[in-house]
Amino acid sequence: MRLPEKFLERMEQLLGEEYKAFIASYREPRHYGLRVNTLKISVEKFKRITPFSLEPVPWTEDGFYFNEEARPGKHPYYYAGLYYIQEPSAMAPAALLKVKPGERVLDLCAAPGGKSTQMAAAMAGEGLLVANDINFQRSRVLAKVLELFAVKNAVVINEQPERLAQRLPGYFDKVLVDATCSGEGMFRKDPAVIGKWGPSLIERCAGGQRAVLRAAARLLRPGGILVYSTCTFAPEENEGVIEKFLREHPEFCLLEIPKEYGFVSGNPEWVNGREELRKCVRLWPHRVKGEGHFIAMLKKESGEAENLPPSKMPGRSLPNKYFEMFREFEKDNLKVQLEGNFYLMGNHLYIAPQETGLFEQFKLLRAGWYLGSFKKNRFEPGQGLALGLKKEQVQRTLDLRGDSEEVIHYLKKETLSFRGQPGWTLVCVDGFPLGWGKQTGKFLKNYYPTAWRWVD
Ligand SMILES: C[S@@+](CC[C@H](N)C(=O)[O-])C[C@H]1O[C@@H](n2cnc3c(N)ncnc32)[C@H](O)[C@@H]1O
Repeated sequence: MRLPEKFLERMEQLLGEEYKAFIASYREPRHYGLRVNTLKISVEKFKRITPFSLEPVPWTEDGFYFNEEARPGKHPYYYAGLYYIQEPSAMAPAALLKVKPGERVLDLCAAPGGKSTQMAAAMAGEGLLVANDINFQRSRVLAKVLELFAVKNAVVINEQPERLAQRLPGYFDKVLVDATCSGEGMFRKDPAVIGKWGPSLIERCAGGQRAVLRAAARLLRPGGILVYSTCTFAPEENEGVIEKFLREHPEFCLLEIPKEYGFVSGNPEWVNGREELRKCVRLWPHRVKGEGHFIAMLKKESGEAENLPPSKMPGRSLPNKYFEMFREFEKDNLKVQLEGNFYLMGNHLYIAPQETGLFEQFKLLRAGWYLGSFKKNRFEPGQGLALGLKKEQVQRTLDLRGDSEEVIHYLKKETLSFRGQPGWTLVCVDGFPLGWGKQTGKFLKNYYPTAWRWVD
């Protein structure tokens, strides 16, 4: 890997004596991480059933290092949403934000969803998670990831932060801004980033980061907490952005992030900034087992509080005819009756968070738990329903072993020969749902989504 000369010069100037160790870290093997989805399985149980050899990531209880050869992205458990593959230092920002069940949480730059899934797991289905991204295609990936993770209390939107801030001032208890950056900490993970790097990119990114933070500041309630993170080393995008933010927003103060696990303090000298910037942290690749991050944690001490009408479920709730069709499907196929706010978007059915009505004014992609769609006069279950159910809640199931060939055939969307009772069948791996099949005669027709299927 050839790093840009200008980048090396800048880093040498910033790091002085530490530069040698920093550069040497690029010659070491990369660190790979996964985070257990505690919405589906406890960390303890995962440790018992995992085929991978794992070592804990110190800064988050659900995070683990794995060896490159393990390839957890090519295991059926990945398709069951039992874990998310995430660069280990990227697990730190959401861990520090410490979201709790019942809170209103906004992930403003959320795609593809690493930190959203981490926060959703911490919320354990209670409260509201708003996952937003400005890029439409990336927002769709975000929606898929949240579905795979069985997150039922999130709305996914594709909006400009400024518009959100105008409409929902003071609404959120916690906001995460994991901004687009020049990606200096991504050089090893994604060498394509190297070609795009340059001082003008750093400047452009810093401008974008400042704008997103301005909106985030308005969206947060007084007393609320904001975490800002990047995966770059450039001080202009880190201490520099926070210094300017604090100058423009005297209602905010920095909170001290403990300097543990090898995290070190931010550097005010690099931007002629205030001493307080030492409360931020830097994760350097030569000091922690990770590619590198910058994190600032801010508290809003005063400001405008939310003054919105109480959220209520909106007009797109379910007409009787559709409700009956769904109940009929449920009676024939499930062992439970699902309750909640049934919500129709086009012909797609959800159980949506109570607050969904507030988000209809934005580009809303997903609202809570996706159950399926109405086709002519019947209900067809969706992938979201499969992944959000438990095996015991479904009348007909086919449980395949994680090490079997059949499970791979299913994930490749092949028809399986299997003789079961006719009807919708939940296909599982070692008890964890993967998707739907439909039994007809000797065969199980495969309803695994084409776009999700296993490709060799
Ligand atoms: C570093 S990535 C986020 C990674 C994500 N937090 C995760 O953990 O998977 C930054 C994201 O910010 C989005 N973005 C860039 N500018 C934005 C803006 N003004 N408002 C909202 N999202 C933005 C990009 O499309 C990109 O998906």
